[in-house]
Amino acid sequence: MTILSLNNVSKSFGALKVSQNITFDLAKGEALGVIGPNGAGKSTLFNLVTGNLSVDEGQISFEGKDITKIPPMARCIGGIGRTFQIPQPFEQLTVFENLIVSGTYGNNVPERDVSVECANILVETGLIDRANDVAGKLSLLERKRLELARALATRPNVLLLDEIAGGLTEGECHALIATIKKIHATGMSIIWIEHVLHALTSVAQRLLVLDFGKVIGIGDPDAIMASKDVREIYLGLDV
Ligand SMILES: Nc1ncnc2c1ncn2[C@@H]1O[C@H](COP(=O)(O)OP(=O)(O)OP(=O)(O)O)[C@@H](O)[C@H]1O
Repeated sequence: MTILSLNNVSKSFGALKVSQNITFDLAKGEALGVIGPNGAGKSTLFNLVTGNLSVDEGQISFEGKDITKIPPMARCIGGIGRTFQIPQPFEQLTVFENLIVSGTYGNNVPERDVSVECANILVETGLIDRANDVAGKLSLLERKRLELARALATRPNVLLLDEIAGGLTEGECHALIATIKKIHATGMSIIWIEHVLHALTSVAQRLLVLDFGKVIGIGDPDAIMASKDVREIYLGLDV
């Protein structure tokens, strides 16, 4: 069953075509990895799905409904959760307070109804020991975990992860992968943009490759990584 569907989605900034006729389906419970060179349009793709950018042409459907014209807040409340490439917590609030904000505004429910769930998410994401520390004091790994926790607190049905493993040490990366695997195992549908390929391929069931705003490949990760186009364009290898 399809949870998210993009049909010929295009976006330009002036003369720059950042998304060109992007078409793909995400199955419910699937983990789809997105790769491509810097500037290929990966984060733009997320911004189009979340509504932070409007599409020029094409349609986006979520859980069978056309959401192309729906504003970002409604998409978030409706079940599209995301993390940002550069974590954007409320630095002066505690970790727990950050989650309460996401849980309350991301679901449009009162604070009293989200606190237990937020505490559970802090356990799930390995942050419960930091619950009462201000976000501004967190390490990079903890900031990434908080970014993930904040997205989960909005009760997503599809989770968009934007380079969540970027900048982490090898050990930190493995710890984060374990958390993401657990979240995926609950049945969560995931699209994950990542340059750290071993992290991505340890979770993703399919890979989508973007280059100059176009989908140049989608499918089995091993087949995608072995393909001539990907080796030439993404990895820069002479094949
Ligand atoms: N709001 C904007 N206005 C104008 N150009 C933009 C805007 N947002 C992105 N771009 C341009 O669109 C192109 C795609 O950007 P995008 O951030 O989607 O790439 P990306 O694949 O996520 O790159 P990276 O891997 O470096 O994060 C880039 O050339 C970028 O400079």
